[in-house]
Amino acid sequence: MSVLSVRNLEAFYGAIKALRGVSIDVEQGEIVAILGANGAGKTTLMKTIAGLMDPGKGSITFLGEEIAGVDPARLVARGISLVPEGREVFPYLTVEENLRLGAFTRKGGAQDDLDLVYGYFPILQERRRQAAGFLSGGQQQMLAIGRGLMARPKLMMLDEPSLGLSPLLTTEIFEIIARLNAEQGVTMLLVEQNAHIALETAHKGYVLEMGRIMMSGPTERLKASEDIQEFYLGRTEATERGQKRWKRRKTWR
Ligand SMILES: Nc1ncnc2c1ncn2[C@@H]1O[C@H](COP(=O)(O)OP(=O)(O)OP(=O)(O)O)[C@@H](O)[C@H]1O
Repeated sequence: MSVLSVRNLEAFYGAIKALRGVSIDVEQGEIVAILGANGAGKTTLMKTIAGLMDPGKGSITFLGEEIAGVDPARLVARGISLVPEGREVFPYLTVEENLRLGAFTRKGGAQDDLDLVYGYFPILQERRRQAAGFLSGGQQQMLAIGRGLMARPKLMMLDEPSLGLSPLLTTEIFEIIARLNAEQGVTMLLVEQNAHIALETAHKGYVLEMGRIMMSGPTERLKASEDIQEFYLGRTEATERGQKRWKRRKTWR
């Protein structure tokens, strides 16, 4: 059974159709990456799955149950954790208070989870009594991921974990994402503009363009694709011919 199965999902901002029939599947234990340029609809997809936006049409099945339209707090309790773009930690609360908030849906057990988070992010333990607003960008990203983990998610969704981070920190964050997946078995759906690192880390990927999935498959296959190399990995010059080909193709294999 898929952890997450999205079928023909549409989402609107007023009259603007931001998702135009998106279908994706996330299996147990997978890291799945959604790639796409600015404005492709990546954040909209995450928000709609997390219950923060109403789906116009289509279905979202989580562990076999329909969740389209379910309240976001209920979805957290059922095992969906969203680490939002821009991190959104509570700046006046301490690091540890931010982490404990991540466990708000559960009674007890939070200390074990804190120990787990501190094991992956020792810097958060060092700074646990400091206000989160004083952390660097990378540390805030770690805190946001740690807070998401505190809910013991069955599916963790990460929106642009590399946003605003240096290449070195981005590598560090993605290494931890891969370890959490391998060691804790956390299933992950991540949105990322940095196609290099997303394709290195994920098992499977989807390319979203203008609200539609244009290409999908195992990351090994995506990396080998000429179009992905040309338009997302920047390995060759985007020739005029290439651009025309991109526009002409509606669906790819
Ligand atoms: N609040 C909003 N009101 C109106 N249109 C919006 C709003 N938010 C997003 N859009 C539009 O919806 C489309 C998808 O936006 P979305 O933020 O999901 O893209 P994205 O792929 O996440 O891009 P980015 O990488 O810039 O975050 C875009 O055309 C965008 O202009």
